[in-house]
Amino acid sequence: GEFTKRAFQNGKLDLTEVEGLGDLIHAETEAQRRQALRQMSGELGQVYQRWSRQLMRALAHIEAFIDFSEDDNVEEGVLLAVDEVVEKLQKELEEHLGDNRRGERLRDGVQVVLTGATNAGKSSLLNVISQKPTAIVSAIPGTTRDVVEAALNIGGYPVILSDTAGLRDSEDPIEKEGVRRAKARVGEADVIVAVIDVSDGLLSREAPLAHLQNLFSSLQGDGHRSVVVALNKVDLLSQESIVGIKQLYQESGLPPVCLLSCHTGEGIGNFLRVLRDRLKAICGDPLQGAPTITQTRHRHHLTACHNALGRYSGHRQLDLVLSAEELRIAHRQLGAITGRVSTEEILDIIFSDFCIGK
Ligand SMILES: Nc1nc2c(ncn2[C@@H]2O[C@H](COP(=O)(O)OP(=O)(O)OP(=O)(O)O)[C@@H](O)[C@H]2O)c(=O)[nH]1
Ligand SMILES: [Mg+2]
Repeated sequence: GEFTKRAFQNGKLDLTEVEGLGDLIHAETEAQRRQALRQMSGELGQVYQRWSRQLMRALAHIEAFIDFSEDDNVEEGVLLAVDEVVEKLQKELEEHLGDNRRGERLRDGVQVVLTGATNAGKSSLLNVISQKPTAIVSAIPGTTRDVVEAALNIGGYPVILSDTAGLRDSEDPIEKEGVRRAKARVGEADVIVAVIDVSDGLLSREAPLAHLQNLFSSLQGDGHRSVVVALNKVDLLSQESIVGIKQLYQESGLPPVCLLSCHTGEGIGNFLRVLRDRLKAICGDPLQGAPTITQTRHRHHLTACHNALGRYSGHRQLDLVLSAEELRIAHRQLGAITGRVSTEEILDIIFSDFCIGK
């Protein structure tokens, strides 16, 4: 339409001119990303501190029971209270760990990978979205060999958008290596964008839908990944063919595809909105709900903490000393995140919560 003509001048597409897109996408600065993360890790720190305090108290109470229960200073009820605390903590940790790595993705950027046959327009799409000629575009198939990355913010979500070598069999050792890297990158993707030249790769096929069906099932693989299909170069199609493709598609029951053109900008806005919705589904709303884990190292210690709490419950009825040891391990794992706690602090709790030696 009119806005596309305005937005696409001198062979360069200006997305800020496309309605609503100015706010949707911009290059992400390191400072902006750090700011958002600081806020999130501040809230997280408070959660971990609270857990650490609860665990420390539970540990102190168990030790008090072991050491002083014979003198009748510490009663059985203390142990039941500890059990309750541990159980609640286990549940909270499970919820926290089951966040689908949302926080880590927010920290490192969601991996969005462009893939497809040579000449489909992957590099063109990267350039349009990142608003600069990041990747070399040419009519020669097999232009891209290395993975080319752009750090972007799409709808508020940090994204690492990667352009990759076009997939085809090649005897050229450099292109072969490029294809290997492309496949490896697709394997790590959170969102795969399959780029297809609609004027060639799709319409010339006898059964375009079967082709797309195969594509979806081969890319989706483990089911965790999100696939977006971009049918590029619609500018080369007649209005009639476009309507035909849309119709064919709607009746197919396949996930929606985006018809677009890197040359005219048509459909790019819609594509970015579809992408944003996928990012939302993956990351959640970072400003709502419980704060999420932002570091893989934290996840490691939290998992170890959770495992130790599980072993606590296992030992609890059989061997109190062993179960106390598991609490100590659990607490130490949290300490690796929040900072260590001294033995004195545990003794402080024992002597302040019980009438021992008074
Ligand atoms: N008409 C038209 N041509 C396009 C469009 N997008 C890309 N092209 C052209 O298609 C050719 C290939 O584009 P590239 O972006 O280099 O394709 P690629 O998928 O990165 O190709 P490889 O790196 O070889 O895998 C170039 O000549 C582009 O100008 C489009 O939307 N419409
Ligand atoms: Mg390319």
